Order: sequence, then structure tokens, then C-alpha cells
Amino acid sequence: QGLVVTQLDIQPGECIKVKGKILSDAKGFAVNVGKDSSNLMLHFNPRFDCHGDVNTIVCNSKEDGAWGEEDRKADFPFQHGDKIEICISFNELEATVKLPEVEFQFPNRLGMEKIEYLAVEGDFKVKAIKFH
Ligand SMILES: C=CCO[C@@H]1O[C@H](CO)[C@@H](O[C@@H]2O[C@H](CO)[C@H](O)[C@H](OCc3cn(Cc4cccc(/C=C/CN=C(N)N)c4)nn3)[C@H]2O)[C@H](O)[C@H]1NC(C)=O
Repeated sequence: QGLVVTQLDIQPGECIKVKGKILSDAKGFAVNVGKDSSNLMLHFNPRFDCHGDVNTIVCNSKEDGAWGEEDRKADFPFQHGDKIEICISFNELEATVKLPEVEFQFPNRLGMEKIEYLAVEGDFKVKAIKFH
């Protein structure tokens, strides 16, 4: 089990910065934000090599424990061993994941009005978390 933060109260326009290092033999990692582990606004899941996906970011939502429709992104701006900072923000329409060179959007399917939950899982070592 990776890092889990609950009782957050992140409002639209605010951002969660997760800084850390991708393991050198990473198969995949995930950053989840939402209400709790069963209700996710965004499951942001870069896959180096897992579930049959190679170098693919899979995004999804989860409502009452049920996964939604997957959204596979075209870009894969990650490499094994990278030190990265991911900045997650949202509004009533969509969640945004900002990286230095590129950003990804994912629809706010559940219409969440705040983020209370953050979890980082898999082959990623969290160094710091900042809330702006
Ligand atoms: C083609 C067959 C049917 O279609 C597949 O059906 C699978 C099951 O539904 C989906 O997969 C599921 O997709 C979900 C999103 O939609 C979640 O990602 C879920 O994972 C949840 C989960 C998270 N976590 C923690 C975690 C997260 C990241 C890395 C690790 C560990 C790293 C391992 N490191 C090693 N070993 N060194 C651990 N555990 N489970 C995944 O199982 C596939 O996408 C889907 N593929 C396609 C093309 O459609």
C-alpha cells in the first residue's frame, strides 16, 4: 500500500503537487484523487509494462467501487528512474494533470466539488506533497 491522504478539502483551482521518483524497474504507478478509495475523480495510471499496456497512461474514474470507461492518453512523458512533479487540479468540468512539458485532462464525471482523498500506488517513491 502506498501513500494515502484523507480528510483533504481541495477546492476547484487549487492544486496538489506530488513530487517523487519513478523506480528504475517500474512496471506502473497510479495517482488517485477523489472522495475515497471507491469514488475517484481520477485514477491516473502510467503503465510502463502492465496489464498488456506498454508506455501508456490509462485514466479512469471509479463510482461506488465500479470503474468507468478507460481513457488512454497519446503521450507518455515518463522514463524509468525519473524524478517528477505532478500537479493535479480540477474544476466542475475536468481534472488536469500538469507535468513540466505536457498536461492531461480527464472529465469530472462524478461532478465532484472537492478532493478529499489522495493515494499514490505502485512503483513511485513519494518525496514531498504540497497543496497550493
Ligand atoms: C484486455 C482485457 C480486459 O481489459 C483490461 O481489464 C483490466 C481489469 O479491469 C484493466 O486493468 C484495470 O484498469 C483499471 C483502470 O481502468 C485499474 O488500473 C486497475 O488497477 C487497479 C489497481 C491499482 N493497484 C495499485 C497499483 C497501481 C499501479 C501499480 C501497482 C503495482 C505496480 C507493480 N509493480 C511491480 N510489479 N513491480 C499497483 N492495483 N490494482 C486495472 O486492473 C485493463 O486496463 C483493461 N485493458 C484494456 C486494454 O481495456
